[in-house]
Amino acid sequence: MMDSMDDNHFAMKPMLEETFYILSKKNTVYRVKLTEKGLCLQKENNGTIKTETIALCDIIGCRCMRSKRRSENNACACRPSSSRKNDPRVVDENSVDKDENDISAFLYIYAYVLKNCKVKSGQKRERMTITLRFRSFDKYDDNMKEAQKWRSAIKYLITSRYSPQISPGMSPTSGPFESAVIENKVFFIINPKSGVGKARDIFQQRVVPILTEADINYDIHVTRHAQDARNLVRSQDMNQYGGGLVVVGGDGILFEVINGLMERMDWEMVIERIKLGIIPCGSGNGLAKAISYAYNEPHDHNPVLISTLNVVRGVAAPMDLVRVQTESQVYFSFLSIGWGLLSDIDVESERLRAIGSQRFTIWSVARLIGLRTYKGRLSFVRIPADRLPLSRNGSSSFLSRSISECVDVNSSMYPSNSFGDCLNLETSSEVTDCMRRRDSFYSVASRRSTYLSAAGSSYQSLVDAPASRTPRMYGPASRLPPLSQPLPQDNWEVFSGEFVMVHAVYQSHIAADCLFAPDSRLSDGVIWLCVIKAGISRAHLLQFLLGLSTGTHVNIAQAEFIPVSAFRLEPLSNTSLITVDGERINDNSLQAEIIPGMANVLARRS
Ligand SMILES: Nc1ncnc2c1ncn2[C@@H]1O[C@H](COP(=O)(O)OP(=O)(O)OP(=O)(O)O)[C@@H](O)[C@H]1O
Repeated sequence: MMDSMDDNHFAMKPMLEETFYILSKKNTVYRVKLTEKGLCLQKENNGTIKTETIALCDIIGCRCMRSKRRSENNACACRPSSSRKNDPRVVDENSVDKDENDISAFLYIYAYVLKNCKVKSGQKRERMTITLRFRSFDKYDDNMKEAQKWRSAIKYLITSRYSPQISPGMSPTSGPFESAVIENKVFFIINPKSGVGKARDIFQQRVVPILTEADINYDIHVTRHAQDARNLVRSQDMNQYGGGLVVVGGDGILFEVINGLMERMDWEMVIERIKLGIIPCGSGNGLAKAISYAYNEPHDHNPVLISTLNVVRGVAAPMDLVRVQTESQVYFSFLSIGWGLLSDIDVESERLRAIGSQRFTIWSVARLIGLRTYKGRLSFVRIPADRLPLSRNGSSSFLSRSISECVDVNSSMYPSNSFGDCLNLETSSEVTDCMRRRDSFYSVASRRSTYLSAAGSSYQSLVDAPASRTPRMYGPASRLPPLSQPLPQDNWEVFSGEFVMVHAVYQSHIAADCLFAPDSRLSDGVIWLCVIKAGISRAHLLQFLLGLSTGTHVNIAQAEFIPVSAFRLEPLSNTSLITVDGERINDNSLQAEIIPGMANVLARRS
């Protein structure tokens, strides 16, 4: 089944060790060891020894079960099944359906391991279940004790890899915020209207089963209208959500959440301590892709899975925010600020929302045909090349104009495994089937504790949202002069004239299929300003737009990429649109400055 060798790992001092057998394979013995690196399986077959490892960082949880009583009704369900249904042979320890005559205890271990894709080159993550059946003892209680010992050790190893204060399912122990935290739940905010409107189904069908496997305790809120998430997080008690505040939707709903948090008086503590997450269900989904790109995770095959695994692992990585000052408001942005071509496409294609991310392609063609230019002034503080962080390949692709390719994910530990299969091992003689569990909002196994119904949810645009007094925005003070005052002359450069677009980006991706700033990292303190002035030919512009998916647009000479720490944009025409994180804002001028590593996002960070 697995052929990856890891003898060094097997030689590590094990925390637990046991020998298991597989009935169907005579003369095959598995010596299973649990070490700090993960689960080592040493297979001995007719004198041949193979050692395989399931890395701890790939294991998300485990669960003890016992045999289910067999009845005529469920007899047929005992056949092996590849569906995501509960294993019909086992039940929870306290179930009324348990088989009192079977003394075995089962431990199900859930892992999501890297696997090479057969069709496309690259990798993906696939679910793997390892079933250990304990029946060396004569009594069920003793076998269950043994299974529990393994479960506790695995759980301990999983949780100790996070920061102990803020990992899901664990109670924090020290510090001012931690002592206030009573529970480390995850709070999911679902936008049922994001993307093509499938967020709720995606959460129920693809996220909840993984949360259940990982034993994550969580609450849910389904938004009812635009600004609902923002209003909620502004006043919500966050002390219990040490596991994370996760949006199930697009970048727009995360923008609402971040800005809602910044409207809290305790913003500083909350933004520092709360881990933000995103399960991509929107149209653009730039941040989810940027997080995977930063940590070389194989995102495209299954973005929802990869992002959910980030949540259950519970590890946070710092992320830059940008403080945006307009004539009337302050915003905190994590992705981009746009003016001109790309913002027009983003906002105007909204009417094609029903067709998903294709709307951007269709509208790009339309805008290219009816190309517009806008008058304005752009001022910025350039970051000198010697102060730029090194790119992923050791240089700056923008400065050298070399194409930065996506870095391949690490080579697979299991190149020829058929994961998605299960490995069933036992201390004596029978083989069990895999357990592919499915859960729902209403499942008893689910640890969901609050479900705020979205009955009456309606689609409302920002302008239709219920009117309320504008709350005060807190956050770090600006280092820039007020927008109404002139900028200092010394370190500010100025471009004036006609522009096709200005797009300021601080993550690698502004949409899942748009590698806008290949060298950008989650927390590098750099805003990449892409400036295209009037005069560019349509052919070059087309080349630019086509290159966005791979990052080759950085080679178009007419598109300048400037690393900056702050900028001011003053459009001189009031017909132009400005977007912040893809959301349209109503003001005409703005200035922005980067605040390095201000927020924390859930990411697969080793
Ligand atoms: N229940 C709701 N009904 C209508 N609009 C909502 C609701 N909840 C949130 N919104 C608004 O929907 C907008 C879009 O949401 P979201 O970002 O989740 O999806 P998207 O725009 O499809 O994705 P992306 O931002 O990645 O392109 C947000 O501006 C948000 O304010």
